[in-house]
Amino acid sequence: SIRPRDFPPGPPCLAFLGSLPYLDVRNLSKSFSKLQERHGDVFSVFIGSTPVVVLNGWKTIKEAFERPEFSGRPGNFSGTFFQKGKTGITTTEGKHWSSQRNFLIDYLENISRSGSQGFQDIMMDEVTDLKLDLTKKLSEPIAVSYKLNVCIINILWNLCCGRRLHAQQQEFQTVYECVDKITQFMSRAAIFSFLPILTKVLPESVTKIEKGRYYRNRFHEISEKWIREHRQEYRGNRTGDLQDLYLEKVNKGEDNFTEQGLAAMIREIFVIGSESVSVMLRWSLRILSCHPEVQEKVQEELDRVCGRGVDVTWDKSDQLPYTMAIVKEVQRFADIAPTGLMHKTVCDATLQGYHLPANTLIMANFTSCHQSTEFWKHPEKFHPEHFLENGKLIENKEGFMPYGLGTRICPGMKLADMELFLILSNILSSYQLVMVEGDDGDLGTQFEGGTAVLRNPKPYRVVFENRS
Ligand code: HEM
Repeated sequence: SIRPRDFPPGPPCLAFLGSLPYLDVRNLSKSFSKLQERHGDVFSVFIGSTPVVVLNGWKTIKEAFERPEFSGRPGNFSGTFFQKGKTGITTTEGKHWSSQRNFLIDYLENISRSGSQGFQDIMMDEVTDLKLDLTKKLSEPIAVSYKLNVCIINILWNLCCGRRLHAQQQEFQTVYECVDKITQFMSRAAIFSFLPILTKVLPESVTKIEKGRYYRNRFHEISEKWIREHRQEYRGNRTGDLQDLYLEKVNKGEDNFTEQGLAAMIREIFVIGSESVSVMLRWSLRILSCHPEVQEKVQEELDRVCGRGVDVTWDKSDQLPYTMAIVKEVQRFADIAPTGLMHKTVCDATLQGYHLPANTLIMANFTSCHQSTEFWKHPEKFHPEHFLENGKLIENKEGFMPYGLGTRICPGMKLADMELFLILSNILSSYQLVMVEGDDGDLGTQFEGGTAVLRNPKPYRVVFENRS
C-alpha cells in the first residue's frame, strides 16, 4: 500500500483504478457507510491515484469543517472549466474567496432580513406567477420541473439584475438553456478531476466537452453583457441590486473586486443556486403527493394561521412550526448533496490521531448524519415530527447539515430556505397534490444520467387539484 502509517486506513488501491472497484460511484455515500463500519469515521479511498480522506458522522465532520485548516478547495475540472479559471467563491481560496464570500453573505443577509420587504415582494410575485401557471393545468398529470425552474431562475434574475430583464422572453430561454446544460455537463464531468486522461481518450459523444464549451461561452457572453449594460446605467448613486453594490466596490478600487469577478459571481449564483433549490422542490412535491396525511396536517395549519388560499409570507413562518418542520424534513430525507463539495487541507493537520499533509482532499459523508438512528427516530421514513418538540420547531438539530458546516457553509442557505418555504407553503395553501393513478409512491433516487452530484427523485407526474 502507498499509505503512510499514520494516514487513515481504507480499502486496497489498485493501479489506475484506485479504490473504484470498492465504490459504487452512483451511490458513493452508501459505499462509504459500508467502509465506515469496517474502518471507522475517518478512512481514505483512492480515486484514480489520488487519495481522498472521507469523514463520517456528525462529530467528526463538525470538528474538521469548523477548523480553518480544512477550508481549502481542490482545483476541480468542472468548476474551472465553467469559469475559465479559478474565480468566484466555490473554487477559490484565501483573500479572494473570503472577500467574495463575505460580499454575497452581506448582500443576502440585507435583502432577506425581516423588515426588508422589497425582495420578499419580488419572490411573492414569482410565486403568484407560478400558481397562475399551475392553474392552467389543474386536474391532469403534469411534470413540474420546468415550471419550478422558471420561478427559481426569475427570482435569481431579480436578485442579480434587478427587474428590467425579467420579461425578455428570448433571453430567458437562452439563460435557462445555458444553466440547464451547464449543470448537466458539470455533474457528468465530475470524474474528470480524478481521471483527466478520460477527456483525451473518450469520444465527444461521451465527454460532451465541445457542447459544454459552447454553452459555457454563451453564458460568459451573456453575463458580461449584463454587466456592461449595468455599468452604462450606473451613476454611482443607486443602491439597488447585487450588481450595483458590487460595482460600487469596483469603482472604489477595493482589492479583489473587478468586473470579471462580478460576472463570475453572477454565473455561479445562477448555476449553483438554481439546480439545488429546484431539486429540493421536486423532492418536496413528490414526497407530499405520496403523503396525503401530511398534506392534511400542513393545510390545517396554513388555513388556521393564514387563511385558505391566502398568501403565506415569510413573517408568518414562526407561527407555522409544522410547515417549517416539513421544509427541514424534506432537506434531511432528500439529502440532495450526499457528499457536499470536496474540501482540501490548507496546511498539515491532524484529525483523530491521523496525520493529513497539506493539500489532502477531504470529502464528508452527509448521509452518515442524515440517515443515522443516533439523531432520527425513523431515518428511512419521511417524518416531520423529527423537527418538532411539544409542537415547537427545533431550529438547530444535531446531525442536520443540508448546507454543510463551518467555514464553507453554503452562503445561499437563508435565501434557499425562504424560497423553499414560500413556494411550498403557497402551493399547499391553494392546491391538493394527488398521485397519478397507478403510481406506486416509490420515493427512490434517479441514478440514471451519470454520476450526478445532486441526488434527484425519479421523474414523476403529479395532479394539482384546487382546494377551494
Ligand atoms: C436547497 C438549496 C441548497 C443546498 C442544499 C445547498 C448546499 C450547499 C452545500 C452542501 C455546499 C458545500 C459546502 C461545503 O463546501 O462544505 C454549498 C456551497 C455553496 N452554495 Fe449552496 N446550497 C443551496 C442553495 C444555494 C443558493 C440559492 C446559492 C446562491 C445564491 C448557493 C450558493 C453557494 C455557494 C456560492 C457555495 C460555495 C461556498 C464556498 O465555497 O465558500 N447555494 N451549498
